[in-house]
Amino acid sequence: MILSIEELSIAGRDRTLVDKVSLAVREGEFMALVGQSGSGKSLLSQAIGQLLPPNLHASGRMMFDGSNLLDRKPKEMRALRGSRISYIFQDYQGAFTPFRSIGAHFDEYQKVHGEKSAAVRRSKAAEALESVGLDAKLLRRYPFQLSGGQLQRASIATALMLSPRLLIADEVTTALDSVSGHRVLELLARKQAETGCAILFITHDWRHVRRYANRLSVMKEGRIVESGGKHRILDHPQHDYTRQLIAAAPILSRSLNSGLEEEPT
Ligand SMILES: Nc1ncnc2c1ncn2[C@@H]1O[C@H](COP(=O)(O)OP(=O)(O)OP(=O)(O)O)[C@@H](O)[C@H]1O
Repeated sequence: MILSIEELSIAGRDRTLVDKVSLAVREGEFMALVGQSGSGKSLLSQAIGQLLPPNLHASGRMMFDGSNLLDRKPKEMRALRGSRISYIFQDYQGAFTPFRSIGAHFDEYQKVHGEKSAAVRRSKAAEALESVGLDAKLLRRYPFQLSGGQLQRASIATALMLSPRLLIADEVTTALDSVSGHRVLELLARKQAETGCAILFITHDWRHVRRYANRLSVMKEGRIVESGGKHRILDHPQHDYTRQLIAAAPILSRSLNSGLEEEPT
């Protein structure tokens, strides 16, 4: 188990937004978190890295590397984010400052995480970009000179640069067209196979769940209503809400939802 979330609650001043959620992410797996808009998926993922907005408070336990993430000091969390736990977001543009080159972003990221040699930083930046299928020449460009898909790839390259054990991907394909979105997911799956990092993948898209996830959890109104292996949940959902979500995903309604062939009887 790489991350074990136990009875995590997130509350504002007068409202509980995530209510005693338990969820485990296993070493090296592709774990999907699905649920309608507003169900608390993003808040849950932000809480893992202590990235919640200041008006919200998390309680419970999130065990990672042998200790509760909620007890870690801000300085420890800054060191942990990027090196052990990394994020990629839907808003990949927001991850880049407009008037700094892509190379400057890679350089700064490594400096913050303690790489002192400028030559090493340069060669690692080129390597990171090439590892996601982008030309190292793009390091000289500015964010607005890259396409959406290229920028998302660059943000993935940054997130994976220091070989984190857990990558949290929040709606990473939502802002991309379907071809670019598919490429980004293929890339994530390939990087996961190469590095063995676990992925917590937040999505609305059941096609991606069907294709890439090993296990999934379904969230509704701040609670997890169902968790389990992909085939079990897609083909035999236990909870009404899961059934409704699957039924609303038209692409899944042909044959078995998980894509498995029905056993002849
Ligand atoms: N800073 C905040 N203060 C108060 N309420 C908030 C805050 N941030 C989010 N919320 C509320 O918490 C609930 C869960 O939000 P969250 O962003 O986690 O949902 P989500 O499942 O990720 O939705 P989506 O799929 O649309 O991204 C929503 O009702 C949202 O309005």
